Amino acid sequence: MSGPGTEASRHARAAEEMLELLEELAAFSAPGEGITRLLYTPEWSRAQSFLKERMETLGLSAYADGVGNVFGRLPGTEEDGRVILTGSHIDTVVSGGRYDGAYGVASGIAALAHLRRTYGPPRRTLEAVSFAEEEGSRFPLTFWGSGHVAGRYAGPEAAAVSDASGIALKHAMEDCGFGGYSPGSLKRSDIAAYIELHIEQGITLERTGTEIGIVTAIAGQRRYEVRLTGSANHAGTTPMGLRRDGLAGAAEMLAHLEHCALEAGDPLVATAGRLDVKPNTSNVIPGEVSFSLDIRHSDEAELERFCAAVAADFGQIAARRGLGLELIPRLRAQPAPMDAPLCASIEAVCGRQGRPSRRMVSGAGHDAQLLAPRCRAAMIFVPSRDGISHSPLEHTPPEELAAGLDVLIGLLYELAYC
Ligand SMILES: NC(=O)N[C@H](N)C(=O)O
Ligand SMILES: [Zn+2]
Ligand SMILES: [Zn+2]
Repeated sequence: MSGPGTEASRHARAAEEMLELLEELAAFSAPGEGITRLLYTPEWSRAQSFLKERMETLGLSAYADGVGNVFGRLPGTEEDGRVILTGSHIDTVVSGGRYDGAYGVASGIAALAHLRRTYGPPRRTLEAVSFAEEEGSRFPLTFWGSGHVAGRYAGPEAAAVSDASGIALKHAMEDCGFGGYSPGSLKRSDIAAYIELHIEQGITLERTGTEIGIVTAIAGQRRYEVRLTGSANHAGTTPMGLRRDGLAGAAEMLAHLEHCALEAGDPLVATAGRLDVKPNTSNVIPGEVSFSLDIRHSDEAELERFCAAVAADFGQIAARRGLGLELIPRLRAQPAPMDAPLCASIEAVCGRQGRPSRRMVSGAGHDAQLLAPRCRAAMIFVPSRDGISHSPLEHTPPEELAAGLDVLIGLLYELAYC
């Protein structure tokens, strides 16, 4: 057998390239703890330009689309207009780690550079991608990169949402050189398969001593913004029975949410990660409160049922307290099964490379979730130390990162060269 699956040592240079890219990417961050690289900020922009240049240097033909997704193309000799795409996202959460997203981006580029160097042009066209945005960290929407490739965004979103300092997404785009934004033209119908390599962001692989996770499905997600309107008033002169306290209402809702989620049990999870209180002063009853809701389950019907019940209960709590309630949907991502034959191929590559693997469901959302309804999609996971992610403490040792890259190279070889 002469494919790369049997000779992981051949990939040593690719692993070095991937690790170097990760190191270099870590320098593109806003000041502060960990890595903060939010959509359309100067550090984001510099990181995408850097990747585009590096793709060119490594022999890929690089281009960016109208929202700032960056692609590096390795044309196939049997050009049939179809593309095998690999990569992940470049944006981070605030004070995130070095690996979430960046690992898949760096690995995709290093894998294609390795395949070109070792085997020449592929039979089928390969592309590496650095998606513009996945996390929803700056603007209240997510998957801004892969969502456009999947044809999920129609246009009005850019004018409708703003970041925490009131900058409209549309203006942030213009300032970053994406003024001619036309969402319809960004949808791709030429992608045959999408492969994403990512850190697990959980503790299963580490606990079970497994090198590689093969994702069988990605859990569905709903995100909402909950806005409560009460009445701001004097903390000393307003009797308890006459208050319309937005924060007390939010507290009751969140305690109820946790109770319902515990009762529903695994794999349902519900989180309110952001709370905004106005005027946020110790001697004023909070008149306006908003908080985020993030609810996930791998079964669409269960997810839908839970969200509907929570919305009804919040309505009752708000009415009893005389509070105005708005529940604004921010994300609706359905559970996404990964492509079964691709999962089997990854398993076979792991077997050939002698790497222990296991199948698993991803509780975290990924770009692969958006692409799965449009093409064959698969994900490869490597362990996260202590299961920590979305934190500066996020870590995976270099040899475990290199193992994931080996599997990615093995799979891409099979898909594009055989
Ligand atoms: N993999 C991730 O961290 N993805 C998402 N942003 C999420 O699950 O919230
Ligand atoms: Zn993330
Ligand atoms: Zn990620």
